[in-house]
Amino acid sequence: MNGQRSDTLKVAMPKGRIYKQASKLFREAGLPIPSDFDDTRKLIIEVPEARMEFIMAKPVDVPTYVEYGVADIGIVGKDVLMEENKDVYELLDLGIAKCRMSVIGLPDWKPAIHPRVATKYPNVASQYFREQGQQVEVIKLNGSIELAPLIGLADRIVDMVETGQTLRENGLVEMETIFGITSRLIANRVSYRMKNDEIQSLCDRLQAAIAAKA
Ligand SMILES: Nc1ncnc2c1ncn2[C@@H]1O[C@H](COP(=O)(O)OP(=O)(O)OP(=O)(O)O)[C@@H](O)[C@H]1O
Ligand SMILES: O=P(O)(O)OC[C@H]1O[C@H](OP(=O)(O)OP(=O)(O)O)[C@H](O)[C@@H]1O
Repeated sequence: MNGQRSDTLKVAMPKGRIYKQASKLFREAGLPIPSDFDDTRKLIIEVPEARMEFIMAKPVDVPTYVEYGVADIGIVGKDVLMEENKDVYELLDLGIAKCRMSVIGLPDWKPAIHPRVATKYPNVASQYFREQGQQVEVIKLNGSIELAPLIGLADRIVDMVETGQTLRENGLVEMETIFGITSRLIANRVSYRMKNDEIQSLCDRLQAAIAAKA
């Protein structure tokens, strides 16, 4: 098709905030990923020196590309893995793009009769409140989740916190941490068998780079 070697690994890479950290980690692992790709708008990037092809995906779509096998492996936040629940192998915690999933509200929050929770992560939120024995209506939003309690759409939100700046600037407080988040290396089940040498060698190199930073 495009004259690629069969041992080329197709990697679903999240565009945006994870990419720079992921490509830096790959370089630390000794893979020659040129830094001029850091700001590119190209969607398919061939890196023949590393025997890889990067598929630049929207972060939430990475597990879908990997599950369907159009990418052999991918890099994705634990938040997306928990929400999407796709049939993929989770191989390695890369330790990058660290943040946490939390329940957030206004400081004077009181239990509502019909509680509403806004989030980008409806499955994660529903499961969490079910486990807590709390009945809530979950409202799916796609961004700027912190707006919801400020304008009365929901009394709490489930969202990510990294530095806490968004919460501070909007007068919100973190009420509970649900789980910690880092980016993970995932693999397609068939690719993991068919390209085991290449994938295992990449895991070993990445693991060594992660250990060297610890
Ligand atoms: N504030 C943050 N700090 C650290 N990591 C974060 C933060 N927000 C998100 N992440 C991690 O980065 C991943 C991608 O987040 P990003 O905001 O770039 O995705 P997105 O909103 O889907 O992208 P897009 O801008 O294409 O809509 C998340 O799935 C999460 O794992
Ligand atoms: O604790 P902080 O360092 O402030 O980071 C947390 C913010 O980062 C993410 O938002 P993002 O930038 O992805 O914007 P979005 O919510 O509009 O998607 C997340 O949804 C929080 O709003």
